[in-house]
Amino acid sequence: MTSVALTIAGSDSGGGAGIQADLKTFQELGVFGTSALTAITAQNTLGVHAVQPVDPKTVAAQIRAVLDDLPVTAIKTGMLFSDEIIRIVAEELKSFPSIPLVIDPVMIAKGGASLLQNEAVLALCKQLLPIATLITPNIPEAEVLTGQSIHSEEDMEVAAKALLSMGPSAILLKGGHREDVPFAEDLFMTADGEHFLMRSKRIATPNTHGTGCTFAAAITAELAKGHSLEDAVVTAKHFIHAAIEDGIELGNGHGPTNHAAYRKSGQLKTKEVELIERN
Ligand SMILES: Nc1ncnc2c1ncn2[C@@H]1O[C@H](COP(=O)(O)OP(=O)(O)O)[C@@H](O)[C@H]1O
Ligand SMILES: Cc1ncc(COP(=O)(O)O)c(N)n1
Repeated sequence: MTSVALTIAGSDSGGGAGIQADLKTFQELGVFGTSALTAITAQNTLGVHAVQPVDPKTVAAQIRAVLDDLPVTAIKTGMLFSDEIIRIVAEELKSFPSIPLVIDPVMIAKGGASLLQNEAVLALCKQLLPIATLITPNIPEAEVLTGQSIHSEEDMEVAAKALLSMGPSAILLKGGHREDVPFAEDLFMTADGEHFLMRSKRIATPNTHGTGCTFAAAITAELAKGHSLEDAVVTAKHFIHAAIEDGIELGNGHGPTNHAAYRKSGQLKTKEVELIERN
C-alpha cells in the first residue's frame, strides 16, 4: 500500500527548503506527499525577500481536507510563522493523536530572516511540543526554547532534557551549527531515557539551504512507512549526509542539497555516519 505523509510548512520559492524540500524528500523515499501551506516566502539562495502568511482558517481547511480523506501515517510541521497559525494547527492535530507528529521548530532562515514571530514561541511550547512524537530543533532554536546557551555535548544533553520536560516523546537536537567541531553530531533522546549520538564528518560546503527541513521530512517519510522512530532518525541522517555531500551548485548564496543523492547511491548506509550509544 502507498504510504502517505503530510507536511504543514511554508513555501520556499527557491525550492531548497520548506514545503518544496519536504515533498521532494517524501518522493525520494517512496512516500506520497501531501501538504498544507502556512506561508508563502519569496526566497532564493541569498535570502528571504517577503513573507505572506496564509489565513489560519485556510491552513486548517487544508489539514482537514487531507486528513479527512487520505490515509496519512505521519505528519511534519515546518515554518508556522504566527501564534494564530500554531494554535489552529494544534487544534486540528489534536483530533489525530495516533498519527506520529514531527515538529521542526523553524525560527530563522540561513540568511537571518525570521520565519517565526517572537510572540509565537510561547504557543509553540505550550500547544505543539506536548503533542509531538519528535521535535528536531537546531542549536539556536534549542537555545531560544530553553533559554540556555549550548556550546558542548554536555550542554546539548542538558538542553535535550529541558526540552523533553516540555512534553514531546523524543528530541533530536541537531548539531550542524557547532562549527567549532570537525563533525556534524546530533543527539537523539527519548522521554524513556534512551539516547544516542549520530556523528558524521562535517562537509565543507556553503550549500546547506534546507538541511533541517530535508532531515525532518526524511524522518517523517520513514515513520509514514511504519519504521520505528530510532530507525527513522538513523536513515534520515544517512539521507541528509548524502544530500549535503552531493550538494548542488545553484544560485549565489547557500545552495540547496541534493535530495536525489541517497536514492542514487542505492540507499547506501555510508560508514561516515557513526552511532555512539550513551547511558
Ligand atoms: N556541513 C555539514 N556537514 C555534514 N552534516 C551537516 C552539515 N551541516 C549540517 N549538517 C547536518 O544536517 C542536519 C541539519 O542540521 P542543522 O544545520 O543543525 O539544522 P538546520 O538546517 O535546521 O539549521 C543535521 O543532521 C546536521 O548534523
Ligand atoms: C519556507 C521555509 N521553511 C523553512 C526554512 C528553513 O530552512 P533551513 O533548513 O535552511 O534552516 C526556510 N528557509 N524556508
